[in-house]
Amino acid sequence: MTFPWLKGHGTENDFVLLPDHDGTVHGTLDPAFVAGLCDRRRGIGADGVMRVIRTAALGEPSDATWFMDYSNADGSVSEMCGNGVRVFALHLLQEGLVPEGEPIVIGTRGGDKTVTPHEDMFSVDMGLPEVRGYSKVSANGRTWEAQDVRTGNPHAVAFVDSLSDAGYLVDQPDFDHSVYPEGVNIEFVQRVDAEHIKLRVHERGSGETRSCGTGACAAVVAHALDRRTSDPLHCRVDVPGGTVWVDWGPSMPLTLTGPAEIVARGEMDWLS
Ligand SMILES: N[C@@H](CCC[C@H](N)C(=O)O)C(=O)O
Repeated sequence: MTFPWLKGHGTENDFVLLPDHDGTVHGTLDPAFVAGLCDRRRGIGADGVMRVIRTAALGEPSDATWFMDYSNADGSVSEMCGNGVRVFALHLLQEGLVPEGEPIVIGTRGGDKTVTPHEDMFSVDMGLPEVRGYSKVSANGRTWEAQDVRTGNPHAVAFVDSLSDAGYLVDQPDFDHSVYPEGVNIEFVQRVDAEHIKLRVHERGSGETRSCGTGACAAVVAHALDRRTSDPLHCRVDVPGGTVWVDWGPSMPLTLTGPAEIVARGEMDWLS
């Protein structure tokens, strides 16, 4: 069966997009098929797959016309992807599926997200974060305390003196499974100054990636709470694949701003 696909990224967090507007092309997305597409040796290679589907065709509880049906590289389903939702919005615009010059509402399993296009950037209203307690994360023989922050999906945010402290993140860092029975995205964060942080991330279901939008938001929340001031924060977040910006203050919704690109498109006959 031949079907259309596109490749895009946001700060090098990369995705295969599968247009399937009425859910008739892929039916129920098979996790093994997703994992094959995302494999960097035997597939196209990506951190995740976004099926572009009408909410009505998927039957998810959302008021949005379009739904970002997101899977990680291992085929597991995630609630939200902050970099992906910007790429998804760009795709809807480029295909004329939404009107230009207006905010775009996109359904996700982490709730409806409104994306506002600017000249060469997209801002996403990420909603209110949920701040929970602390647990421990470990990698390569070192252990850190990590703040539990939910930004549509689960995050453990650990502050490090240097991003190299976490070492090679080939294996899954250890975390408390009683706190995160559904798995967790783990951010290692280095403070630069009050309005600037850097991070590395090990994503649930995808391994170490070049960026994570929901992770950048979670890291800024943990950074802001530590400053013990209620002033709204406009924070620069450097990731291995580029830079995003996060705005947040206590009782304010998070805003994530960053770039989005579509870099390839084609028709595919998936043979394996
Ligand atoms: N890279 C994404 C997050 C993708 C989902 C995550 N791996 C999870 O399982 O929750 C982002 O930009 O937010």
